[in-house]
Amino acid sequence: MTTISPVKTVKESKPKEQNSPKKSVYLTKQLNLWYGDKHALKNIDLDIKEHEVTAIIGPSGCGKSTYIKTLNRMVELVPSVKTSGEILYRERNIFDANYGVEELRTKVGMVFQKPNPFPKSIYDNVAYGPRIHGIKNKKILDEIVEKSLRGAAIWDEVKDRLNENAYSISGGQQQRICIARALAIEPDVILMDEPTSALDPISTLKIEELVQELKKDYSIIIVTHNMQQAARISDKTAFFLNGEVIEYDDTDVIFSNPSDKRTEDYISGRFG
Ligand SMILES: Nc1ncnc2c1ncn2[C@@H]1O[C@H](COP(=O)(O)OP(=O)(O)OP(=O)(O)O)[C@@H](O)[C@H]1O
Repeated sequence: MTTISPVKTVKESKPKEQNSPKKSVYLTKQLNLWYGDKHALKNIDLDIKEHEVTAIIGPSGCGKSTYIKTLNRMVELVPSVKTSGEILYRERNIFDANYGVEELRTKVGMVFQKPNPFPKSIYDNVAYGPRIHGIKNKKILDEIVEKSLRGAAIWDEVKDRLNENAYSISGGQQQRICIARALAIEPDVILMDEPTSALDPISTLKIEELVQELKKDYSIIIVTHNMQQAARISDKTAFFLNGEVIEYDDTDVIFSNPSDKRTEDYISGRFG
C-alpha cells in the first residue's frame, strides 16, 4: 500500500508526551446533525485533547466543515439545522439552553479558508475583538495588537504599516492578520477551516510553522484537504466519510498503519 509518511519538515520531532494525560478540550458524544432532511453528521464520537493539533480529513462533502462549524455553533446560522447528541467544551455541553453562544466564541477563535480581514487598518483588524469586549485604553490595545501580531509571526512584517488597510498586504500576510485577530481575544481553541488552501507554498509553510508554535498555548482543530499537511502538522487525525468518523487516532498511525480499509484507500489516493 502507498502511504504518506508523516515527515516533520516543520519540526523534527514532537514534544515529549507529558506524564499526566492531556485533558479533553472538546468531547463529542453521539453527535448527529441534519440540514433539513440531509443527515450530514452521524453519531460522531471524538475526544479532542488540549494543546494538540487535530486534523480533520476526508473527501469533499463528508462533513468536515459542518463539524468544525458545530464546535463554535456557527452552523446554527443555517435555519434548517437540527442536532442531537452532545458536545462538551471543557466539560460543559455547548447545546445547553443557558450556554451563551457569545461566551463560547470568546473561547473559540476561527480562521477561514479565504483570508477575510475587515476593510480596516491592520491595527483595527486586530483591535476589533478587544474593543468589542470593552477595552478602550490605547496603551492596552497597543499591547494586545503587538502581542497578537507577534503571536501570528507577522509583527516584523507589518509593524511600520499598522495604519495601512489590511487589503494592502499579500494573501498569506492577510491570513496571518486573521490569525492575529483570533489571538487578540485570547482564545482557548483555534478552529481552522482549510486555512492554507488559498495560499502559495511559502505562505502555507509559514502558517504550518505557526500552527506548530501556537499549539503550545492553544488547542488547534484544522480541516485540511491536504494529506501531507495533516501528516506534517497534526498530532491526531480524524478521517470523515459520508458524515461518519471512520477512524481517529495518532496521525502517525493513520498515515502509516490505519486500521480501516477505507482510511487506507483514502490516504493512498484511491478516492476523494
Ligand atoms: N447549508 C447547507 N444546507 C444544506 N446542506 C448542506 C449545507 N452545508 C453543507 N451541506 C451538505 O452537508 C454535507 C457536508 O458538507 P460539508 O461542507 O460539511 O462537507 P466538507 O467535508 O467540509 O466538504 P468540502 O471538503 O467540499 O468543503 C454535504 O453533503 C453538503 O452538501
